[in-house]
Amino acid sequence: MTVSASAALPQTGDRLSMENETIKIQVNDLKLYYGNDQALKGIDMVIPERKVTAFIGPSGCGKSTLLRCFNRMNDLVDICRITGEVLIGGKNIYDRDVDVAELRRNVGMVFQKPNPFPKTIYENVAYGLRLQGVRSKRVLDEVVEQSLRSAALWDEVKDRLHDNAFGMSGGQQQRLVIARAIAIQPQVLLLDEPASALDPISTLKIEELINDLKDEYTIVIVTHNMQQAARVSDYTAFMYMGELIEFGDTNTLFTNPGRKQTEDYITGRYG
Ligand SMILES: Nc1ncnc2c1ncn2[C@@H]1O[C@H](COP(=O)(O)OP(=O)(O)OP(=O)(O)O)[C@@H](O)[C@H]1O
Repeated sequence: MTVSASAALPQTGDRLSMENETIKIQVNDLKLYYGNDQALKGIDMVIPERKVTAFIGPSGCGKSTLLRCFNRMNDLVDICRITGEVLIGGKNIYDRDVDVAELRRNVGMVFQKPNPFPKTIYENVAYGLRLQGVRSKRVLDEVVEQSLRSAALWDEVKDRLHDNAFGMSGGQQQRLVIARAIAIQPQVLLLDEPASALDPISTLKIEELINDLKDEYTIVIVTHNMQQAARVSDYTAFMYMGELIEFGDTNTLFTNPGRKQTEDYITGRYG
């Protein structure tokens, strides 16, 4: 769906110019409680399509919690209660009629620690398609190759597709997990600190990969690493204690923040 971005920015839109963007995710007054503790305090924001949006902020401010709202991963937490809306493609994913399995196919997620399945490299990538009932070897071969190429991994693994994925390095495993996620062609990719467990060279590869993937996917990344946010993202959201303090294009937010709390954080005064 295409939405006028300016109409959807009640909280922090004054410094945000998104006229040319298509809105993929729109968050309206989202509140989330873990038991009696409120982790998200009425978030309003929009996430543009086919761009990279980074969530930054000090530990415990709610970045991962907000990210997990976008594919209803918080449903798995018994004590979690949510009010407000998250519209993806115009549909509130918290409506009763939403098929959560279908939602999670559409909104893929990659975690901090690579989590390949105890299967071969090939079967990791083919997994989602097999679940969908795809049996054709030709189709599976094609998708596996294409996904591994998109994840910048094909050349490294093409001669050992039938080896166990656990034999790969951590950085390769993380790119494999990304290949597995994109094999079923989600619209949105959620990355929760995808490089924080990796060495600098693997981190660079993941960052390059994010850059390549944004032409096709809407990407939201949580990162503790401000340099990484500055390098990979088009837009950045700064959160603090469950609130969205500032949301803007990454360059502006890092060079000319509009709020004092943002400035204090990016200049290392707290966090
Ligand atoms: N499953 C849970 N049960 C109870 N409280 C939780 C749960 N997950 C997160 N919280 C609490 O919600 C708040 C936000 O946590 P969250 O993990 O979203 O923050 P974060 O900004 O991603 O932190 P970090 O950068 O350290 O990962 C914290 O106070 C945290 O303790």
